[in-house]
Order: sequence, then C-alpha cells, then structure tokens
Amino acid sequence: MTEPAFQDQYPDDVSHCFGCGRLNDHGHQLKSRWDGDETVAWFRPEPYHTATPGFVYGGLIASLVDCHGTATAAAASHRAEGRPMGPDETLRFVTASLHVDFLRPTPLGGPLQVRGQVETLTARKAVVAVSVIADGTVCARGRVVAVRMPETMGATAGPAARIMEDAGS
Ligand SMILES: CCCCCCCC(=O)SCCNC(=O)CCNC(=O)[C@H](O)C(C)(C)COP(=O)(O)OP(=O)(O)OC[C@H]1O[C@@H](n2cnc3c(N)ncnc32)[C@H](O)[C@@H]1OP(=O)(O)O
Repeated sequence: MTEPAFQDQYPDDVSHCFGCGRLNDHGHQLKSRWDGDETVAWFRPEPYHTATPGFVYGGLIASLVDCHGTATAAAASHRAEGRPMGPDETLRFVTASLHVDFLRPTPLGGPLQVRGQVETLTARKAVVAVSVIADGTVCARGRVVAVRMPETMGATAGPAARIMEDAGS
C-alpha cells in the first residue's frame, strides 16, 4: 500500500497552501513521500503552465521546489525525532529562503520528478536541496531554507480563517 503523502498528514489549519494544500481545490496539491533517504514527488504540468510554447513556466517549478522542500523538512524532522506524522503532531515548516537555478528549459507534456535531499537539519531549521527532473534530465536545482512555522501563521481563527471561508475552501 502506498504511504500517505507528507502533505496529506498536515493538520487542516495548514492544508490550504496553493502549492501543496489538500484542502485547496485551486492549488497544485503536490504530494511528497520518502524514497529511501531522499524524498520524491511527481507533478504533471498542464498546458496552461506554459513559459514559451512547449516549456514549463519557471514560477511553477519554483513552487514545486518550495513545497517539496518544506514538506521534506517536516518529514525529516519527524523522522529525526522518531515521531510519526499525523494531523495532531505535524512539525510545521515554512520557507525562509528559496533559491532556484534553471539549468535548461523544462519540457511540457510529461511528468516532472521532484527529488529532495536534506543537507542540514536542526530542531528549528532544515536546508533541503531539490532537483526537478524531466525524462531523466535535471532541468532545475533548488535550495530551500525551511524554518519551524511561527504560531502566528497557523491561525485557525480570525482573519486567516475568514479569508479561507470566503474563498469557499
Ligand atoms: C506548514 C505547511 C505549509 C506549507 C508551506 C509552503 C511554503 C510556503 O510558501 S510558506 C510561505 C512563505 N514563507 C513565509 O511567509 C515565512 C515568513 N518569514 C517568517 O515567518 C520568518 O522570517 C521565519 C519563520 C522564516 C524565520 O523567523 P526568524 O525569527 O527570522 O528565525 P530566526 O530564529 O532568526 O532564524 C532561524 C534560522 O533560520 C535562518 N534563516 C532565517 N531566515 C533566513 C533566510 N531568509 N535565509 C537563510 N536563512 C535564514 C537563520 O539564520 C537561523 O539559522 P540558525 O538556526 O542556523 O542560526
């Protein structure tokens, strides 16, 4: 049986992210999982994710790097602490820094493999290297500095909750 994706184990109050939130019907809903000591996600860009005809928009690629990086940070933190991921226990990480190098044009039409490798991990911070691969060729490399989410970003009440309600999510 396939393991549930990291993002599917986030609590509801942090599951509206445009890149990976399972509760965001308009988002990418990226799904990241362990593959040995690395992490992997697959994403198939749609024709409207175009940069120039036939090639993937760089902002989408940055989004995949971002959400795979932060999800990898959360999963690695759980693994290091010996705590399974789950809706009540998820250690939450947000992006402090996102760097992407676009090495070559990324072809549109097939699935992209997104691979993550934890470079450093402390209780409060993870640095994750991410590759975006099309048909066996690395098209972009990124690095995410992910930091434990401040309490103010996970609000279940107040303005944040009202915005999501208004959006119908
Ligand atoms: C939870 C699931 C949701 C999915 C997430 C999806 C990804 C996202 O898009 S998140 C949205 C975008 N990100 C944000 O809005 C975050 C906004 N920024 C913040 O809230 C804060 O600046 C935050 C939390 C990142 C860092 O807080 P801050 O108090 O500055 O942390 P601080 O204690 O100084 O630094 C912690 C560590 O991070 C490092 N760090 C902080 N900012 C940066 C940076 N920009 N670049 C590199 N390193 C940094 C520090 O050097 C420090 O490292 P060390 O522990 O080795 O000394």
